[in-house]
Amino acid sequence: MKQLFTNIKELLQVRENTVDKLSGTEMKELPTIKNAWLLIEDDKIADYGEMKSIPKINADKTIDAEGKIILPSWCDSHTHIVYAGNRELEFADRINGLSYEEIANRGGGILNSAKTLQETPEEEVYKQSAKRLEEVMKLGTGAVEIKSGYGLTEEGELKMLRVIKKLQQNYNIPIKATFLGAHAIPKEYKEKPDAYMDLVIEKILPKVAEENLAEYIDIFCEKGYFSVADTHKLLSAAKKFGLKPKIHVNQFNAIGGIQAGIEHNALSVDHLEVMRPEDIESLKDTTTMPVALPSCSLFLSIPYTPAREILEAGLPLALATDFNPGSTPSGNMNLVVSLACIKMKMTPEEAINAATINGAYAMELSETHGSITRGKQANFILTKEIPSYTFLPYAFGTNSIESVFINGKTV
Ligand SMILES: N=CN[C@@H](CCC(=O)O)C(=O)O
Ligand SMILES: [Zn+2]
Repeated sequence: MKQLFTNIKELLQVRENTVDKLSGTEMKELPTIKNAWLLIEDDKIADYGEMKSIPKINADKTIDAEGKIILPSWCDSHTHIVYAGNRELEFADRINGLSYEEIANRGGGILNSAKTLQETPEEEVYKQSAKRLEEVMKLGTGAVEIKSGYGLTEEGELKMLRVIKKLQQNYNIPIKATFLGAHAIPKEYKEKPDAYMDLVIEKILPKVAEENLAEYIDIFCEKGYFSVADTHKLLSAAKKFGLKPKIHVNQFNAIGGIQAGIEHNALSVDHLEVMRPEDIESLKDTTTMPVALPSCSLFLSIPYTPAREILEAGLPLALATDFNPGSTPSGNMNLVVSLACIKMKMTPEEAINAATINGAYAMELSETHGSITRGKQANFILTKEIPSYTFLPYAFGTNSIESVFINGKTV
């Protein structure tokens, strides 16, 4: 089926030849066509151009997009959408003065979500997670990564990954699965954390690989969670099963997680709220994508990833939500793009590049997603009538989206 969009006020992120990612000053440029048309055929972008030179097209459906903008859907490369229950009581505890760390030390935090996940039947976890996935699709997300990490037992981790697999089968959106067994040390392993690492590496990881449940490996490399030595050990073991690293580093402390990730050719290093000059330096001339999660900084009142320093060093940067019950109970990429502009001083062009093509790179999807390019998947956002694309991050509480197309179909 051919669908033609005409009179588009501005078509954003148009790239004749796709790029895999954008770095440094390249991110300042967002190529667009004003007063444009866009033709999609079934699930693919077929053609586009300026209205003044539109050819005769026999479309099955024509949509007049006068006053509206079209841009690629958001590529959210870091989420924990699969979980059970919520942690709003800890939210209240934090308002009353406890820190995220204090809550975790009392057995709350990730361990709290793990307990709930373990007690919740797989069907129910699926139901709750599917609802969140549908919500983010309506908010403009057209490709997403989802992690395990609230199981923390063989059964729990496999349950989460099977839920992700079911979402992959039932939803018309690319979903990348990541095994995050090393998310926190369960209570019963508190005195013998190495034994938990052994369980993850020797028992759970081979099962995950055998059942083909994940493409990526993750670890929370942080004081009080997992060390740099654990990170090396896990990433080396995962490599034997073909799992590439996408890891949590530098959220609260800079302990060398970035360097460990780079050594293992990590696809991405995520969080980066606390960055030393040597951390920025070591990302230069690598294929690793730095990923910032500004709605986590907002929710926890922790520093924002120093985007300007990263970009001024000539590095790329991607933006993602980190949607999870503890540090970021929001999967709204529109808010992420706004926060990147407001709090991280990224320009709208940089933020949109970071949330589309660079997000696609952080999921190995930049061949098929992240830009308006002939032959790519027809995944895009049609806005309401808005004055300019800068209005999107500027009007941070407004829903500017009229409809979202994933693989050529509205969600
Ligand atoms: N920091 C580690 N993991 C999650 C938070 C998990 C939680 O609090 O449940 C994050 O990316 O922020
Ligand atoms: Zn996370």
